[in-house]
Amino acid sequence: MKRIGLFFGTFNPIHVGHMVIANYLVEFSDLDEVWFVVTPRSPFKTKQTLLEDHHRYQMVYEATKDYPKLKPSNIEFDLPQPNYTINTLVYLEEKYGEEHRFCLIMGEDNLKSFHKWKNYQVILERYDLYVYPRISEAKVPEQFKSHSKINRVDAPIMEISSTFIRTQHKAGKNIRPMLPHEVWNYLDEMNFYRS
Ligand SMILES: Nc1ncnc2c1ncn2[C@@H]1O[C@H](COP(=O)(O)OP(=O)(O)OP(=O)(O)O)[C@@H](O)[C@H]1O
Ligand SMILES: O=C(O)c1ccc[n+]([C@@H]2O[C@H](COP(=O)([O-])O)[C@@H](O)[C@H]2O)c1
Repeated sequence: MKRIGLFFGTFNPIHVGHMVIANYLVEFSDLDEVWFVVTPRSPFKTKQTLLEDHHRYQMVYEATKDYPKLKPSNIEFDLPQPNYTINTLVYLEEKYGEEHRFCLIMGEDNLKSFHKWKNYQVILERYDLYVYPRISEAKVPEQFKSHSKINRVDAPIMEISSTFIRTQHKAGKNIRPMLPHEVWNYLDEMNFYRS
């Protein structure tokens, strides 16, 4: 049975911050693979302008194609929106429950609002969380500080965001080092985030 870490995000676009975390986890934890689950619509990001799902997926595919332990997933594309993680976990369990064991990968910033996620107690009962450090001011709620299902991983911190990349690209700045080169090529060829 493989142990799979699920890394959920909008990936608009995927950047080296995401890649460093995912690669760190497959190399330095007990995870066999990390799946980047491309979310059509995140519950807390309803107003964001997003590239079409298949373009965001394609960029994740391009970024991961030379990393056998990192995989793109479009499992949420046909699920109801906004995409609540608990629903996706139930679906993944039905589909792969016999061959894989899943856990969640989350930045400390997300842990701080995790108590607002749909059925977060059920998620914690059933799944391990791998939490990596982020720089943010909000406090981790007391209930998550020494929880048996929450494992802290000492991954490197690289504070860049897709929002920063989109905004600065539009402003004409060079953001190429923040993207895997295949992602830059795709984004440049398709003229994304220019207007
Ligand atoms: N530089 C980074 N290092 C580690 N984790 C990150 C980084 N940037 C984003 N994440 C986390 O990766 C997950 C997926 O990222 P997502 O694409 O949704 O966010 P983002 O890069 O912050 O995008 P946006 O700026 O568009 O909101 C989220 O849980 C987010 O907190
Ligand atoms: O299930 C929920 O209630 C829920 C609430 C907020 C976020 N999520 C998931 O967490 C992922 C990262 O969230 P965000 O908003 O930081 O991009 C997002 O892609 C969703 O899959 C899930």
